[in-house]
Amino acid sequence: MSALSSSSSPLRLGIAGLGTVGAGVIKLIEANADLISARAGRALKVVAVSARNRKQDRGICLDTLRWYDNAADLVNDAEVDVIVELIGGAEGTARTLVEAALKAGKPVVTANKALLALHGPALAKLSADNAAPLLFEAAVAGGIPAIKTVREGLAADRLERIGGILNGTCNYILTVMRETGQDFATVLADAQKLGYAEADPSTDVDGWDAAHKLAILAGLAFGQPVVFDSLHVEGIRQIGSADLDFARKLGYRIKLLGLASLREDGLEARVTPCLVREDAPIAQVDGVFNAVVTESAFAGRLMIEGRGAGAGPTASAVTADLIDIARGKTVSVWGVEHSDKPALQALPLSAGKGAFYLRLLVEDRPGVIADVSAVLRDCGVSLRSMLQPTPARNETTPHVPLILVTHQTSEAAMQDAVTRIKALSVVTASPVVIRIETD
Ligand SMILES: NC(=O)C1=CN([C@@H]2O[C@H](COP(=O)(O)OP(=O)(O)OC[C@H]3O[C@@H](n4cnc5c(N)ncnc54)[C@H](O)[C@@H]3O)[C@@H](O)[C@H]2O)C=CC1
Ligand SMILES: N[C@@H](CC=O)C(=O)O
Ligand code: NA
Repeated sequence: MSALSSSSSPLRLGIAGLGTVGAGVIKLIEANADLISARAGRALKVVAVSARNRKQDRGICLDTLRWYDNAADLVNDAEVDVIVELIGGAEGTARTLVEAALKAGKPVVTANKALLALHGPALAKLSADNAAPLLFEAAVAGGIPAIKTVREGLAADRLERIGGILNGTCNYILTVMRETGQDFATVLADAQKLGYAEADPSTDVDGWDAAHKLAILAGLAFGQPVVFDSLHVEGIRQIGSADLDFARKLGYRIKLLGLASLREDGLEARVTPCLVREDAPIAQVDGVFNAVVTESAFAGRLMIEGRGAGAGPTASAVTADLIDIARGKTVSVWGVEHSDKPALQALPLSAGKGAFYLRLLVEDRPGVIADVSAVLRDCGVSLRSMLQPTPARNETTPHVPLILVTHQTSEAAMQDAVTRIKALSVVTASPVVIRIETD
């Protein structure tokens, strides 16, 4: 009887990557050993590991574990039943390791969203062809059981829309900037210290990490993978404290949202900062918390919230997948058996509609508002409200902010209006444009 199907022998794990998540998994398995054995029907035992630096102090003892300098060698260890990939990155060692493990018929648990978003279809095929499970609950929204909710909890329903707050680092930055007025760089450095950010934090702040998660969620929700490069992706670098403040004055908060909807004419999928009404449930999701929202025909609207990053929540999700493997549970990657549907391409952003917040920096002289209003009128964009903060009495600045809020309009009309506004001589900096999420 193989170690995978034996109910009494421990499930032996080879862990690649001992950073925030890898070390977190080892600590959790040790702390909750009895509970895990009871729920899994057998113990989880880490037997081998690989990382860049063997000597680094991680607060865990590696003395009894086999060490591999080359993570891919974990696959050839006959006493490793399951590969746990916690290195990260869509290419390089992480990809080589996961592919080799699946080809060898070894189950894989990973937290690697970049890998799944970019190579999900090929990995799903390897998983199916070799009857090797590939589980990735930790890849989306950390400790929130988002994958299970969509793939299992909503298995009977037809999903129409999925998304939410999908990056803990960005939500932490926007929350702390709003609450304390600290600058972007300081708050990002804190998020890195807390273990929330990716190895290259531009993956977080430029929206790519949220996009990886959105692609995975949309693939699960709509039963077929999504062409990652077709997603529209914006990050939060352009959002200043001034925007958080103006948004508050207008009754909104700013969140980085990933949203995917399956419309009659195709898939709409984008990651963009959005103004959300301050009394909306998603506006209350602050700090490192994420929220995953689904809309489906029978279940209606559902929102689950929890910590989206950090050692504990992520280790919890990784270990829950390991328990599933120990129990012998099998699920297909996109939740659809024998599917060979082609990957879904997202519609261009210009095909959509939206309402918008615009922050302009303009010359402080008569006629400016008339010039800007004329452009909006010519582009067919209707203005809902305007905010022109009065400069402090002794301030002698020649440039002042002008905040505009539009009614619902077409993205194409808005793009045209922004290009023309930018070209006006009275507008002295590139406009900041933020979508307003009305649902
Ligand atoms: N930190 C978090 O809150 C979350 C992280 N994730 C994902 O989990 C994975 C790991 O993330 P973290 O633990 O935060 O990263 P980390 O940077 O803290 O740790 C990465 C580990 O991989 C090791 N490593 C790097 N290159 C290697 C190689 N070629 N061979 C062997 N080991 C190598 C490093 O030595 C380090 O131990 C990534 O895919 C990340 O996107 C997912 C959810 C949350
Ligand atoms: N860097 C990611 C980690 C979890 O996926 C985030 O901030 O959400
Ligand atoms: Na999760």
